[in-house]
Amino acid sequence: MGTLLEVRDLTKTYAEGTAESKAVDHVNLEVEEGEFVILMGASGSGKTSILHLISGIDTSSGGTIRYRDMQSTKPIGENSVDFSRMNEKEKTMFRRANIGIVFQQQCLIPDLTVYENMMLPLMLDRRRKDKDSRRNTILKLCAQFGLKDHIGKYPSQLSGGQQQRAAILRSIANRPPILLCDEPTGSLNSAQTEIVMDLLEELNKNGQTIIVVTHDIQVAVRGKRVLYIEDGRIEGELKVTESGDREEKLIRFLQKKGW
Ligand SMILES: Nc1ncnc2c1ncn2[C@@H]1O[C@H](COP(=O)(O)OP(=O)(O)OP(=O)(O)O)[C@@H](O)[C@H]1O
Repeated sequence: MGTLLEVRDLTKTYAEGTAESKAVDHVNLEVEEGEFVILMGASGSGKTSILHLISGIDTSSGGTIRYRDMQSTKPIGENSVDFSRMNEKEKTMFRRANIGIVFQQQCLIPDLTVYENMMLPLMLDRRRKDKDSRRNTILKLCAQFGLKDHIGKYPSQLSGGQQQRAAILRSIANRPPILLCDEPTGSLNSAQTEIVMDLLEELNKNGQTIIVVTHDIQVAVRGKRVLYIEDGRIEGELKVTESGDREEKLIRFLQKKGW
């Protein structure tokens, strides 16, 4: 275990006429391997902007985003991977191999089965050339995480919760060290949300590092560390331990923040 992601002085500004607005304002953050981090905060506080920057989807206005060199066992440092030094192509290649991303609207391709959808990232991953190994990876993941009976189905034949589970498994099929989720349950009802969060919790117990942006207490309570974002800054942090009433602690924390 060690630091997987190190964010220093991260800033994102947008031009507003002649003025500038700061969506992300000098954010510092470290994420350890195996963590389950939640980003909460009011609408427009900067949660998605932070996630887009650390996924390399968007480009920062300042600061650094370093990932530990995944091929090396050395701790994060000068030889780590710094997004601000990469061009778009390098970022895409790095993201494809190392970062899983899940959005609110899961993006399964409707004309492909769950199996075929999950095959896509594996085919794009240059490290995985062996057909049998790709197939076995998908079968194993579906068996382990409750999608075995749905593997040959099309997305339209699945419930919203099952579709999102399939989208999550697709995102981690090539074993990215980190999984980033933006409102992964935003379009689901409470029962479906539980189904999706059960999967994320299980993946995290298996060592998957996860960061989730959410508005939902039902989601946030499953994380281990909640960061409260306000005006583009991290303005509070709560470590959620196994003991005691996690939901009550979280609600008290959020109330103090004016939630
Ligand atoms: N492409 C853009 N151009 C200009 N301003 C933007 C752009 N994207 C985001 N912003 C602004 O940056 C700020 C942060 O937006 P962001 O989407 O990160 O917030 P959020 O906390 O994720 O909100 P929500 O919970 O509503 O999704 C907001 O003021 C938003 O209007």
